[in-house]
Parts: sequence; C-alpha cells; structure tokens
Amino acid sequence: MTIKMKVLANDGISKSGIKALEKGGFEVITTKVAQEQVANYINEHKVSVILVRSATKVRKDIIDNCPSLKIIGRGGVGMDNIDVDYAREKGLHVINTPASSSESVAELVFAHLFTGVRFLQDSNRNMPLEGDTNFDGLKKAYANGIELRGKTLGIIGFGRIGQSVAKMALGLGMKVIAADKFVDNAEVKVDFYNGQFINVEFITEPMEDVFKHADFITLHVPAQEGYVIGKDEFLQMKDGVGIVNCARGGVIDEVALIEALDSEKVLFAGLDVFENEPTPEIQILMHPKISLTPHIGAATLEAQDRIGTELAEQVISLLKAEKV
Ligand SMILES: NC(=O)C1=CN([C@@H]2O[C@H](COP(=O)(O)OP(=O)(O)OC[C@H]3O[C@@H](n4cnc5c(N)ncnc54)[C@H](OP(=O)(O)O)[C@@H]3O)[C@@H](O)[C@H]2O)C=CC1
Ligand SMILES: O=C(O)C(=O)CO
Repeated sequence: MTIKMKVLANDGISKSGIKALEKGGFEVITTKVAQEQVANYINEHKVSVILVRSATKVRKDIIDNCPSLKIIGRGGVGMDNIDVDYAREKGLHVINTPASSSESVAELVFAHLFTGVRFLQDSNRNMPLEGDTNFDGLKKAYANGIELRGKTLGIIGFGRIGQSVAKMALGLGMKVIAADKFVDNAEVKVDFYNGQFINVEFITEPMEDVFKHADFITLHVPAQEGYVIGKDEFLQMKDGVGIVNCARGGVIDEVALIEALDSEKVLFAGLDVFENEPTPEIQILMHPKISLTPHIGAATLEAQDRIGTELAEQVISLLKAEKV
C-alpha cells in the first residue's frame, strides 16, 4: 500500500489547491488545529507539510519538536508568523506565494479610499429610520465628498502591491508619487481589459516629500521594527489627508492615528490590519472616521485560487523526489 504524505492546511486552502495536491499524491487535512495543539497533531499524524495563512504561527517550538516536517508554506506574502531563518537553518523548506494576491490587496485599498472620501463607513451605520428627524445634519456632512480623480496618491513601499496600486490609481486619473527604502525606479505596466497597455516609469521620492504632497497615503511595506508612520510623520502631512493601511498592523502608530483623526489632521483612515489582531482596540473599532476590514486583503476567490495552486505546485516539486 502506498502511504501518502500528509499536508496540514491549518488556515484553510482553496479547492483548487486541495485538488492539485491530491492529484500530486498528497493527503490534505483541513481540520483547524488549535495553536497549542499544532506540534502534537503534526507528530501524531506524521505531517510532512504545514500550510498556513496569517493565523497559525510556526515558531521555534514547532520547528524543533516536529521531525516529520519538511515544508512550511505560507499562503500569502508576509512571513512574520513564521521563524523563517531558523526553519531554513534546520533544513526545512519555507515557501510563500508573493505575487498571487497583489491585485486583490490593491483593490481593497481603493475600497477603503472610496469609502473614506464618501463617508461610507459612517453612513452605513447611520441611515435614518422612518420618522427620524435628526438625519438632515448628517446628510449635509455626507454631502461633502471628494473625488479621487486629480488627487495625489502617496505610496509608501513600492514593491508588488505598491505598483499594483499605482496602476489602478493611474486608471482613475490620480497622480501617483511613491517612496521606497530600496526601489529607486520602476516601470509599471498599466494593462486594460481589451489587451492594450502602457508602461509608466516611476522614480521614487524621499518619504518626507511624499508626506508633504500626497492627498492620500497608502502603506505597502512589510512588518518591521518601529513605526513607519507615527506622530512626527503625521505632522509632515497635508491637513485633511486620508490614510490606508493594508500592509501590517504596527507600521502605523494607532494612538497617533486616533489623535490625528480627532484633530482633523487626518480626514479618514482605512485599516485592514491592526496592532492588535484579530481584535483591534475599541477606540479603533468605534471611530466614525475609520473604515475597517478584518485582514482580508488577499481574501478573494481569485487570489485564494492562485495561492492554493501555487502552493501545491511548489510542494509537489519540492517533495517529488522524496515520496514513498
Ligand atoms: N492585508 C493583507 O491581506 C496583505 C498584506 N500584505 C502585506 O503587504 C506587504 C507588502 O507586500 P508586497 O508589495 O508584495 O511586498 P514587496 O516586498 O514586493 O514590497 C515591499 C516594498 O517595501 C519596501 N520597504 C520596506 N520597508 C520600507 C520602509 N520603511 N519604507 C519604504 N519602503 C519600505 C521593501 O523594500 P525591501 O524589500 O528591500 O525591504 C519593498 O520594496 C507584505 O509584506 C505584507 O505584510 C500582503 C498581502 C496581503
Ligand atoms: O499575504 C499576506 O501577507 C497577508 O497578510 C494575507 O494573508
């Protein structure tokens, strides 16, 4: 009898990913194992591959105590929930799917931008009931919307997602400026649904210039030590700027953000990620000027399909030689 290698997809995986892995001769387990039970489960079931999104952490304890493990796979980009260097030192393969979700995250950025400039996060909560006479004042406030067209979008972090955001912004008639620690210039291919495209050359600018000139700022940097935007950075921005963070909680100082919103320095914020996940601080949750999503940047059917298939392809190719 052939013994199939086991893949534990602890944060779920698309049907296409399961199908591809099964076709490749793997058994796929989609049971959600509690974090503290993951190591035991891997050992009990002799799991060879653990696939995670952002919820399950794969730290030193699992890496040290699970000898059957050969691959740690992250369905997504940021690997801050995995001790990557340590795992690689111990001879494990660590893989991710860096390009599969860029367009989906970029689209969510615009969902937050459109929400912020037309106050949707607040009007969704405040539509009047029959006989409500107090709504007129609010309606007047909601009537002060802003168009994105013609405005300047500042992109901090000009990698894959930052560049996807840039091309969508150009399509909307926005001006785009960008800052990146390491990318000096980039040629972004803006493609249209009819197959036509144009290439647009970008030269990145110093971060202070982006803060100074942007009407809206969106962050696309990885998790890192220290805030990228804190009190000092808010002070450098235009009054009434809009901020979007679909990158990582912890790259914006949330206390400074609340202060900036309350003082009207910042007009609105759109947040997909939080310093405290999955349960953001109450001041963030209840703020009328913040549009909230629960870390769903990559959560589209299309992105998850690409992620599942790409993970399956990598697992199959890495373990092909070792299968029994
Ligand atoms: N909300 C969601 O669901 C999702 C969130 N993400 C987040 O988005 C992040 C970006 O993804 P992606 O665009 O694919 O990554 P990339 O690596 O392609 O781009 C990130 C860019 O930001 C640069 N950078 C790092 N730190 C700074 C800084 N302090 N200031 C300016 N630039 C900086 C990086 O430089 P260098 O590479 O040299 O460090 C790199 O060029 C991921 O790391 C992840 O955390 C990703 C997918 C989904
Ligand atoms: O891919 C990422 O980094 C995400 O945050 C989505 O899971």
